[in-house]
Amino acid sequence: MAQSGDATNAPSMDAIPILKWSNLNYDVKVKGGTRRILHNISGSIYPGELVAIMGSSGAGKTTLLNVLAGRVQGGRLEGEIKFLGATRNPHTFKRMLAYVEQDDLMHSALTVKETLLTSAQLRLSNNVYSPEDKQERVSTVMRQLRLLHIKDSRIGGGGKRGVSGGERKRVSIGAELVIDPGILVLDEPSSGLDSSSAEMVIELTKEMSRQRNLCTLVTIHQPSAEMVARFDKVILLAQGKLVYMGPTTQAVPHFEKLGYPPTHSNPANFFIDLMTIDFSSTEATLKSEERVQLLVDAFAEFQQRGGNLQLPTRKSFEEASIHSSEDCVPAQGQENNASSSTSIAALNDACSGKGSQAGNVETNLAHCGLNAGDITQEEANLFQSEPPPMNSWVSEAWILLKRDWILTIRNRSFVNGLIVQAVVMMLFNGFVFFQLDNNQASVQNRIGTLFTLTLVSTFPVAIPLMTVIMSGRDVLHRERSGGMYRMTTYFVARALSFYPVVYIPYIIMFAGIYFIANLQYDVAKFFISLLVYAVLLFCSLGFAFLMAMIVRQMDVAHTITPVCLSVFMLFAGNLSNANAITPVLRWIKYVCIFYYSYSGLVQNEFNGLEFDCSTNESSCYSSGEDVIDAYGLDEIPIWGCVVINFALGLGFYIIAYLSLRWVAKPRFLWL
Ligand SMILES: Nc1ncnc2c1ncn2[C@@H]1O[C@H](COP(=O)(O)OP(=O)(O)OP(=O)(O)O)[C@@H](O)[C@H]1O
Repeated sequence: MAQSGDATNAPSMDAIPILKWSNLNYDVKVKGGTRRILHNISGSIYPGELVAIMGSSGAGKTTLLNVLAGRVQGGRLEGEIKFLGATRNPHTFKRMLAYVEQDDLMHSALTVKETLLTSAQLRLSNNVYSPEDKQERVSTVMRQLRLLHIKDSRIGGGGKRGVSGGERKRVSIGAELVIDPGILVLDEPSSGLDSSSAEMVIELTKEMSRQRNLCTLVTIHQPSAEMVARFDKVILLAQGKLVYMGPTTQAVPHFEKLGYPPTHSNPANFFIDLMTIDFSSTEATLKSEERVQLLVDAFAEFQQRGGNLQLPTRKSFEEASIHSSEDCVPAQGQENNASSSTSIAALNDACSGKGSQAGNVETNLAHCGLNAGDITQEEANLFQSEPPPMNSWVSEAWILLKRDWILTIRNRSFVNGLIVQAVVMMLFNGFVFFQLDNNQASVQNRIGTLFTLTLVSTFPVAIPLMTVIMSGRDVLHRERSGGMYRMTTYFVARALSFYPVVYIPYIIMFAGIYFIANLQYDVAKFFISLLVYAVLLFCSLGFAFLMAMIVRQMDVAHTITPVCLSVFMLFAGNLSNANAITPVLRWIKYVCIFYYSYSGLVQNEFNGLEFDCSTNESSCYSSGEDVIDAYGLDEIPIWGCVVINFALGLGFYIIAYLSLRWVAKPRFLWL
């Protein structure tokens, strides 16, 4: 097997790194000034390499990874990053990059296969891959990541049983690998895993890198000696400064030459000891800071001189991949070729919108009109054009709708909660206001029925719905950062997936109350009430989306939402006379969904009703119109209530969407 650290393997002239970064500096604002998190970091990574970023806690590993992945937010970033020798286009780069976050953010209710298939369906172009190709791709990834035996298991998490931690991590990796990326980035893939699961993840990652000619960057805290041996290169960071970058096998000799012989059998422990600042005493701190600075200066000088730590060529990796693992590496020119061709197909998609049958980086660059090692600015500009969306709007929305529908119906507590609420409220309301007749007491009871109907269709609908939407935001953020789909398709699919589970039980509840309470038995009146009520449900869903999108924290949303709904309740026209509200606050009723629904329902019910005034009561409503007038609910006709409420509901959705699209949009710094 060719040694990745073989000093005789000088890079060939045509070898261009997949990613090359120079003089990266990253500053963040802190109290009283700025703090430099990354100091003048340079390096490069080639296809097929597995590279670990190591350092003690707070060394800047995740920050460097995020900078290279184009996922850093806030602060100031300087330096240069080249992707295949050209300036990166964020849209194209996103398609080539697979980013596996430290927390495995996936939908817990989906199975392993569903998770991978949805990723493939959304992220692979229908023009290039047939549905069978996508299925095949998913099966291949599951086989390679040893996931076939759990393909129908739910992911689980958040208190629900599911696959193990190591399996979850492998699913996260698989969901990214189905697109055949050019670069795989993993943040602390071993964190939270036992040593054998962690080793398996790293081992499989190495296999994948070799098989797919993938360049893989991993941050890792303190790996075992076996794990360290699997990395082709290491990037060692101390206090945001580069202490070493080069072949793993040459790291220990490098430090030995500087006068630091190894003190541990595990090189990772040795590196961490060298790079950690000892805060136990002032003297120890100064001494360790001095040591780190010396290592940093030595490596900077070494880099300036050109260094004699030779990076391995791509050829050496191809050789290594043939010899490294007989059972997982396919015959040269077969799967290896196929996987690189598909991996580069994504690049070609980005360049030309077509798939490629090419088998290596050079050929695929040529497909994009680029020549390896000889990229002019004009050629590099090919990467600047924004690639077309992977699939049509309708196809994307349909995939998301299917996924969201599965998520919704598998959320048993949510669905059952809505059904139980609807049934209980129907029985209580119906029988408290049972078979109303036309006496004076029925006036109050009819008013009570309609007002309660308004309340029970907003509070218990909007609050759980908002919780469900918010609990999926982490996954949304991850998928959005990876450019998996448009925000419009996400929004429409998410909303549509909720309608049946809200509308079916609540329309049944409405009809039940209507007939049990003996509201006006008139077909036209029933359907008009139903229309007013259906629009109210539309508004409740819209309000839930609004709160879920504009409020960042779940607990804040749980405080604000009931308060807003309670204010709406005050202005509905039941607890206060709609015409007698203080003029300064009267406008609130015009943005109050309760007011229009309640007013519409009351007008529809009371119009045409006659009441019995024979009981000698001091005040008597002889007709329904008197009641409407007394409550001040005749200002806007029923059709007006329906139209205005529909417009308000639509407004909620639009503001929620705009908030999602622009306000909650992650703003990554880009080089
Ligand atoms: N946006 C930011 N604002 C303020 N400080 C930041 C910011 N981003 C990173 N830092 C600081 O930069 C340092 C490096 O952070 P980073 O997360 O990259 O470290 P790390 O090496 O990955 O650590 P760990 O292994 O503990 O995850 C830390 O001290 C962190 O607090």
